[in-house]
Amino acid sequence: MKLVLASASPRRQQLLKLLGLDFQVLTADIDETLDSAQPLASAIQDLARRKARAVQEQLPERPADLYILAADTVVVLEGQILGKPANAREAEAMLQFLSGRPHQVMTGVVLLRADGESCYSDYAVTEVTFRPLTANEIRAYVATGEPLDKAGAYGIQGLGSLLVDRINGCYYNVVGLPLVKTMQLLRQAGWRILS
Ligand SMILES: Cc1cn([C@H]2C[C@H](O)[C@@H](COP(=O)(O)OP(=O)(O)OP(=O)(O)O)O2)c(=O)[nH]c1=O
Repeated sequence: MKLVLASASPRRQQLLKLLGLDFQVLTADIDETLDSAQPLASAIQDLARRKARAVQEQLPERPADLYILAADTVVVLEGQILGKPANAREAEAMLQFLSGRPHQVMTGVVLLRADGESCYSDYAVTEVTFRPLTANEIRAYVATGEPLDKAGAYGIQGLGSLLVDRINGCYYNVVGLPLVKTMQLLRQAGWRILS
């Protein structure tokens, strides 16, 4: 069994390493627009599937023992979906919006067999509550640059940890790859992990 991680996210690479598996990393540029006609849980799995398919198309060979793993993470508050901020101003607005109340972080994960014969997918939801943030804290955090490539404009694994009052659910999901869900997909495909 061989595995390809279809992701440019260094966080996803680090998290997948925690499972102790060998894998290669490949990336493909795709339009990351979510399909707003679908419920969000389906739309993020759909986008993860498109990431996996874009990498599948680049493969010179597509053997049945090769699988492609892809994921997509979004932050949701009051029905608003927060992806990655376009600039510092948008990052500040997102953090102001998230300040002092609970929001959801959702990740869709997909495991596609390279020959296209099977595709397993799932999603995870974690509730994260920020403490009330001051305008100064928000400005100073955005000035570090950390928020700019992250959904919801924060990284819980970095300085963003200082914004968080509590979390309920999978921590790794917030960082971009829910590890138990990922293990379950890999097991469905035949990987032996902790078994
Ligand atoms: C909320 C949160 C998000 N993030 C990151 C995880 C994802 O990398 C990113 C959300 O964007 P994604 O579009 O899910 O992923 P990506 O574009 O970084 O990588 P790729 O599509 O190539 O796999 O936000 C954190 O690192 N920490 C956090 O606390």
